[in-house]
Amino acid sequence: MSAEDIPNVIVAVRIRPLSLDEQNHGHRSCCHVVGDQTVIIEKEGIPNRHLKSQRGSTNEYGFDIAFPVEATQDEVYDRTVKNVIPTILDGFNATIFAYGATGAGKTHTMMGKHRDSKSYDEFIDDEYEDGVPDTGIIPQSLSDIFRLIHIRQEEEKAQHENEGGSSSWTVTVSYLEVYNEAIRDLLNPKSKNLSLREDAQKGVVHVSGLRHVDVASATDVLDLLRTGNCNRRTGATSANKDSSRSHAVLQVTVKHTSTTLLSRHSPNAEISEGKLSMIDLAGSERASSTQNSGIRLTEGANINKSLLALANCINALSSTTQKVMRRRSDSALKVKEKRFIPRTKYRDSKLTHLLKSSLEGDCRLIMIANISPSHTSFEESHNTLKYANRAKNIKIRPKMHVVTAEMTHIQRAEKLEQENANLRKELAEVRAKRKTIDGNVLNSLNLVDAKRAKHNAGSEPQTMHLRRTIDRLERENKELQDKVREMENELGQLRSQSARSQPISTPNKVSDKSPHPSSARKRASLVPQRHLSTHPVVYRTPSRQTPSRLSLIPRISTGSKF
Ligand SMILES: Nc1ncnc2c1ncn2[C@@H]1O[C@H](COP(=O)(O)OP(=O)(O)OP(=O)(O)O)[C@@H](O)[C@H]1O
Repeated sequence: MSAEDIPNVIVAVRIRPLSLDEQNHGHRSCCHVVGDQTVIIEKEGIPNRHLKSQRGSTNEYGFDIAFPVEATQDEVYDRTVKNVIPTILDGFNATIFAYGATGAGKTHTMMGKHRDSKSYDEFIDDEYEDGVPDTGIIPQSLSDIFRLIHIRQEEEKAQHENEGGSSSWTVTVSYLEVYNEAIRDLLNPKSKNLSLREDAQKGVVHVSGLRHVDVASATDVLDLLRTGNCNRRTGATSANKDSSRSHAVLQVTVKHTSTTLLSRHSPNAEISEGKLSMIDLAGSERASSTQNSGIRLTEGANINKSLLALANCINALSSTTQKVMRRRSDSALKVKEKRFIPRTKYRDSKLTHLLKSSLEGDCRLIMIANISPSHTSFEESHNTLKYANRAKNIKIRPKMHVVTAEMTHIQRAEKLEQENANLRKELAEVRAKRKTIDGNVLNSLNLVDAKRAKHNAGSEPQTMHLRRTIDRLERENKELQDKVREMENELGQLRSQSARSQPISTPNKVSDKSPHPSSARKRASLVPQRHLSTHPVVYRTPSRQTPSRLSLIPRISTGSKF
């Protein structure tokens, strides 16, 4: 799913099951889900009473998603938060908060059943022990963030090998609580009441002095969360024995720095920063129904105050979107008529001031409104539904937080140094590999030599046979040459005899001069036409058509070697 397909605001409602205790005390269920988007809440009237507040009623509300009592933790995570996680890695912000009355199931939805004492491994173990997945939104989101970072790292590694450049991911975590209108760092319990600072230019609110811890895995974050939860204010109230008395805000910031070498001289760095804020709100409560007193009553008043401020902000933000634009038909002028828009008063409480940048617009918003089905909690559940119904109107346009910066000279020098170091390392590795290959090649060559020697040894008899043939032919050649010389002598004698006795008449012109030195080579090829001692012998150069016998003798140089 691409970032554009993911809704900017998701308002979901989850109804928790009736607890055993509630069932034992005869509580009846007053709300249920129809389809997967509608919640129906019914109020039983008091018989024979005529006041409006005493009459029965049925109300129907529609939401983006409505989870019935049977919905599992996995289902809730998959349909609300799962698709938003990749957008955090792309540089978008998102805020998830669980809203609802005390004991409605907010902490269960955000953390799961094992909220404080368990490490991440124990979470996973328990999941399989019980056979029912019970991991809440926070652990599942963290696990997905690190899983996706790992996948992207692998993809980038392959890309950088081909195209150059580099990238890095850093994840930091902060965890705070807003208790009695004071901000406390849950990762640094010694910290005093921290103050909020607003950067008017960037439009962001940050907590000064808040600790941000670098983390490398989901386990790291959950271990921090466990430590933080031990410092969080919880207490037993008449509505919930393990009631969160503060709003807890866990923020996970994912920073991605990627350097691309667009050209050799202008490497660019792109930094994206996405933030996921996960908020487990303290539960609203009616003082009359909780019968709290003393410190619990003060806590409750502060919780209600901040939740009221949050309700007002949501009201104001949803009203802003109901701007009415009308055009008077009788006038050429366009007249805009606006409805009354309440001002968003973020500063009314620490909680809303802190959430300003999340609520104001450039951040996706997921609100999970938790309700109890018990008829005794009808008022709280109905208020929660009305609250969530209003939040549906909030319009948000999320913005990607990416900074593209041409690198400074120092950054470039550092970058190049780093790359050179990597290249040097690679070179050393290649050299080492080459050494091994050279060694192997040498071994192979020796092997080939050995094979050749073996092969030659096998062909020795053949060589010997050839040598013998050559010797024989050389001998024959020498004998023939001797014979030729002998015959030449004989010829010379015959010539001188015939010169003395009679003239010679021949059809061919025969030179009576001694042979020219250049014809000495031809001598060997002079063939006697006839060899009769009684008749004069005529010698002539053999014609091409009649090859001489001598020319058939193979000419083999004695110096030839095999
Ligand atoms: N969906 C659910 N399935 C099973 N049990 C649930 C579910 N939701 C809540 N519970 C149980 O109901 C009890 C109250 O839930 P939880 O503590 O999460 O409420 P809360 O809204 O966080 O309350 P508070 O605001 O007081 O902290 C817990 O024991 C919890 O395990």
